[in-house]
Amino acid sequence: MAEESPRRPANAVGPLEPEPAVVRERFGAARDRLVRLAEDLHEHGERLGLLGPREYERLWTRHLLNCAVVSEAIAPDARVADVGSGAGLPGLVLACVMPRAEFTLIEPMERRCAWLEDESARLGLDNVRVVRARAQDVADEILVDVVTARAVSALKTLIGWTAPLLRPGGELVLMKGRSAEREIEAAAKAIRRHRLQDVRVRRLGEGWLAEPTTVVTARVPAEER
Ligand SMILES: C[S@@+](CC[C@H](N)C(=O)[O-])C[C@H]1O[C@@H](n2cnc3c(N)ncnc32)[C@H](O)[C@@H]1O
Repeated sequence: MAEESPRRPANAVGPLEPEPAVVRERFGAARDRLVRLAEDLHEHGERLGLLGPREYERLWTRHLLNCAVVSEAIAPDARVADVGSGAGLPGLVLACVMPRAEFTLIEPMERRCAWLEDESARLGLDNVRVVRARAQDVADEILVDVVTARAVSALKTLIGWTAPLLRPGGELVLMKGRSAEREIEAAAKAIRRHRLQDVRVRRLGEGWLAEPTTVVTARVPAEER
């Protein structure tokens, strides 16, 4: 009789994906921090409700590298706000690979803010501050060059939460999936209301990432609003 294959309980955390060689090749200077972040997410992420139990088996390819490549779309010394950082995606990852940039991680959930603060300290990052808030409530306090976000809301809503955080001439770099073009169409009203310019879809990491990262980028006008 064939042996029954062992079954994992539905919520068991899978093994951590081995580190791909490309981490050293592309992000060598940040490698130690990225490896520590991967290990810490694997250790604490499920308990803290940061990522689903099956995500660790693809943590590098689906999450960490997918976020790290967004650095290609941001000036190295930019002031960046990451809205809805959650596990630190992309905010903590970008802070690791862009040590000259300054990051404000905006996250309303207390437990996630505690994780972001603790993990920034463990990683020795001095370019991160964490703000516990909803993005739409801190537009008067935060003014940055670039706003990032991943898996937070549909573009038509997200624009209203993120564009007011930008200085004149600043840029949105919003991580989106295959729906990016459709989301832009659906966001026509918000794009007009915030006078966004150069709205476009970019694919980052083509040729070396198994699944390139799609971002929607757009600028607010350079003159005072
Ligand atoms: C699905 S999670 C994504 C987290 C992370 N960006 C990622 O890709 O794994 C969405 C996050 O957005 C946060 N969030 C929801 N509404 C928000 C708002 N109005 N302003 C800022 N963050 C918000 C949630 O608390 C949550 O941590």
